[in-house]
Amino acid sequence: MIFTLPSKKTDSQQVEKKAATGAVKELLRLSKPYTPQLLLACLCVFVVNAAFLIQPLLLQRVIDHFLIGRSVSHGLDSIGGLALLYLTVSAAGGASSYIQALIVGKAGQSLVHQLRVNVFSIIQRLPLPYLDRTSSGRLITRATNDTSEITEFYTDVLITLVKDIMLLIGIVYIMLSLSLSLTLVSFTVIPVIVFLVFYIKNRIKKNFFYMKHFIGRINGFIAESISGMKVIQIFRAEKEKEEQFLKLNGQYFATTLIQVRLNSVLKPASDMFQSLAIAILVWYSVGKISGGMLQIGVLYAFTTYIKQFFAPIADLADKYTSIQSALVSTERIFELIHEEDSLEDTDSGLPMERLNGTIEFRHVWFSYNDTDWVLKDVSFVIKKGQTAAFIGETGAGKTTIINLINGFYRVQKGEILIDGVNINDIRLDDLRRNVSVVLQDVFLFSGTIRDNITLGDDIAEEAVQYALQASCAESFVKDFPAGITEPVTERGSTFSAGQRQLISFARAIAHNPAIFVLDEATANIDTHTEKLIQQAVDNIANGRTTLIIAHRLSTIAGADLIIAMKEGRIAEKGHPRELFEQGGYYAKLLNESRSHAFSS
Ligand SMILES: Nc1ncnc2c1ncn2[C@@H]1O[C@H](COP(=O)(O)OP(=O)(O)OP(=O)(O)O)[C@@H](O)[C@H]1O
Repeated sequence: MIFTLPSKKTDSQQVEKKAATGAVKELLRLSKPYTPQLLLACLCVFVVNAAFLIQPLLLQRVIDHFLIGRSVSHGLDSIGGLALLYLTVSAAGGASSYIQALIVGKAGQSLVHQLRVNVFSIIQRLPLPYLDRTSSGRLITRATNDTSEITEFYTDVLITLVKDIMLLIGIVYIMLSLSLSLTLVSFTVIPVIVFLVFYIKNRIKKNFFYMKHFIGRINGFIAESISGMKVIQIFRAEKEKEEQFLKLNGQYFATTLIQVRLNSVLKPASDMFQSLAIAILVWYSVGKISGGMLQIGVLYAFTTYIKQFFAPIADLADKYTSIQSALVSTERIFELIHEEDSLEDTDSGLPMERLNGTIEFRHVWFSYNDTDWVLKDVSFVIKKGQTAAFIGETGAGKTTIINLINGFYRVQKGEILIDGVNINDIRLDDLRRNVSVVLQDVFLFSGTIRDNITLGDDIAEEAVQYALQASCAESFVKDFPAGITEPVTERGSTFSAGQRQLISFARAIAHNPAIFVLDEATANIDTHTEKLIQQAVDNIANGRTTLIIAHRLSTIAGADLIIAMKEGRIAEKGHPRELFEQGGYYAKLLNESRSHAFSS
């Protein structure tokens, strides 16, 4: 028996097909709650199409019976009656079209509104390991671009699809019932029109993707240049950046020119083939009309139907590519939604309203990528209310320890206990409420200073005021014209580094944590601010377990415990005095900083 391995292409085609089927199912599942609206919209579409198709038939009757046949009759089957019918049919078509657009637009927007909320809620609960390997740009695209593609699918594509297919079937049906031979003659050219329109529209859409790609890169380039403008100007890199921009803009320009060319050729080319079809039809019909085998009105109706054929074909070609985009977007969004299983579940676990704050690491081994150990057999105990300082070279694993205490990652070996309970068993919401971290890179949101302190939590005004006092931020906040309601711009760029840090201290104090963590900034801060920060740390540390990743040894003068890290292991730990007497890493660091202070 001979076994053959499936080719790579077949495999990937199967995967793609499976994904597309999955996406179609998801799209249909999403629209299920809106089934009544969609059915009503289909009914409206039916009326619109019927009105569209009946109109040439009414004119054909006027031409053949009343203008050429010179019949005289009264009632509905008369010129006046048919004119009235024409008007009524067109009014019914117009009204149905309005109702259909309203129903579909509303249902589509509601559906996508909900979808966008779901996507954002998922983004907020994505675990850090997922965020580590996913660019923020991709996630933004999920919440904005991809949801817009799906909106288009529901508000435009789906209904147009139903409408156009119904219309095309109707046109062919009426053509066949009017004259088989004329239908066959018309269909000598119509396939060429169909092919041409699909081909050009497909190229337009593909080129549109390139345009979107380049405009995205241009936006990214401008955004990066604006945030890095200081560096550009300091290093006089303006010329280099301008050249890079010119290149990008040139690529975008080339794609826009292709778009202009394709759009310009579409209408004249299809018009030409339409005219050709009509010319062939007229040429074929002349002999038949003079022989009495064909009525002029029928020829008129045929020429109208040939013209009507073009619009739905162009629409379908358009929508064909839109459907592909909607499927891709659905697939991407559902990939994210299916992350549900790995999303952070902040609600389950052992409820622990208020922690005491005793932290124990027992033989902890941790790796971000499951291969390179970042923490190796780390063990320590920090008792409730103690202040512990982590020191060590860059990359030694200090911040990683904090990431673990926050429950951002899970350890591979060993265990972390808080108040004697394994951290994995504690309700994540309770853990995070009890641990406040002031990061090295302070993040302020746009809003006011108060918004940045409370972060939307229900915190009493006295607690906010106390936080301002204890964080030593009160004096500079008072000096702002609007005080605590002073606006904060994006990332707090109008505040100094020290001010940003003190506001983030106030945020930590206002949330009254049992465990306070400070990843100390390395940037130089003037001695006055340094004193303020030192005072703020002392205020916060009072009665709380405090962990400080220290770069300035002055900050940790009063620590109860110092843990020195080296290449993921604990090099030494103990009381500062003990460690100084031992003459190890801490003592060396302290001596170096003292001699540096003397020499400068
Ligand atoms: N999210 C991450 N994914 C993969 N590796 C990471 C991640 N964060 C940190 N690392 C790696 O883990 C190691 C320890 O980093 P960590 O940030 O804990 O060091 P650190 O002691 O706090 O350094 P620094 O003093 O410079 O802040 C480094 O080798 C770093 O490259």
